[in-house]
Amino acid sequence: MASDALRIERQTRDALTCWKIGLGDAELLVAEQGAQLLSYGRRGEKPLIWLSEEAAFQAGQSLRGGVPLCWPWFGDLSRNPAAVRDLHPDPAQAPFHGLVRNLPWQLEEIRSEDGAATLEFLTRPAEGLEGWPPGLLPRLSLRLDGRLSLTLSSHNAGSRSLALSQALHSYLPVGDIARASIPALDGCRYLDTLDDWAERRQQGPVTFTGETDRIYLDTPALLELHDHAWGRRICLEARGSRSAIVWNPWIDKARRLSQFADDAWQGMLCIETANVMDDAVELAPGETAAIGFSLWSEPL
Ligand SMILES: O=P(O)(O)OC[C@H]1O[C@H](O)[C@H](O)[C@@H](O)[C@@H]1O
Repeated sequence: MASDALRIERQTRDALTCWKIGLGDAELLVAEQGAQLLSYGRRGEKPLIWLSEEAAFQAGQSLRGGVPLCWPWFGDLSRNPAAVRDLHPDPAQAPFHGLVRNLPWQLEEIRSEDGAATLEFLTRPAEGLEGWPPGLLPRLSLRLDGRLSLTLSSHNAGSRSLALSQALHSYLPVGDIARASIPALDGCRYLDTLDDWAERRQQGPVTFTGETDRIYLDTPALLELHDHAWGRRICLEARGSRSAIVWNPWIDKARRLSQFADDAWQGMLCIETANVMDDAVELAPGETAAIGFSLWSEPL
């Protein structure tokens, strides 16, 4: 029988410091860099988070897989709403997916209470980092109980109102992308970034037959990824989010991606819990906003 004792192990993987946390039959691995969750699963079951077999544990470089944090803007800043573009003096030159996914974060605390373990990570702007609004502070909380929950909160300790976009860029494993679907997005509006950002409406479940890179809007809180090959559903329940990105690079883009095997597109996809486009966050001085998700699986 699994023990409920918390297991904590600090590991050095090439250039990165990581923490392996176990509780009962659940185990996660998180890198201090980027506060990036790298793996999560339960003993004897398929993983619930995908990490590339080519992931590089290098300083200053986000690992391919896990849950990179896109903050305080998602994707190409010049494609963000005007209030978010204002964060950076030259949006066209701003780093893709924001500023924090390859910064050092500090593990501030590990708590264990009521059968749950919680890790809190903080980071601060590096000197000379353009685009970081004065006084805006992110915090990532990871909670392990029967499920895994991530919460990214942003506190505006500055004196000006500001807007930000963000995403918890979750890479999820599937047995076979051709037999995976997301039924709950049926009827949602989306922007097809591969077709000049045309706005469309989803008809039926999302399925995958080619490169997919879409921003879904007005999304329901609970998205289930149906994996017919492995006979399970991965449940992703969002908090503080009404938008989601669904991404699979397919064959050609897979060849161009860093830290990504040519055939890896067949066994993964991203469902990113987000605040993007008209779901971007506005924060008055003194306000805190939080986005998060809980993740678990059930038989299909
Ligand atoms: O290669 P990265 O910078 O990690 O981005 C990986 C992917 O992230 C998101 O899902 C975007 O919608 C994609 O357009 C992008 O290709």
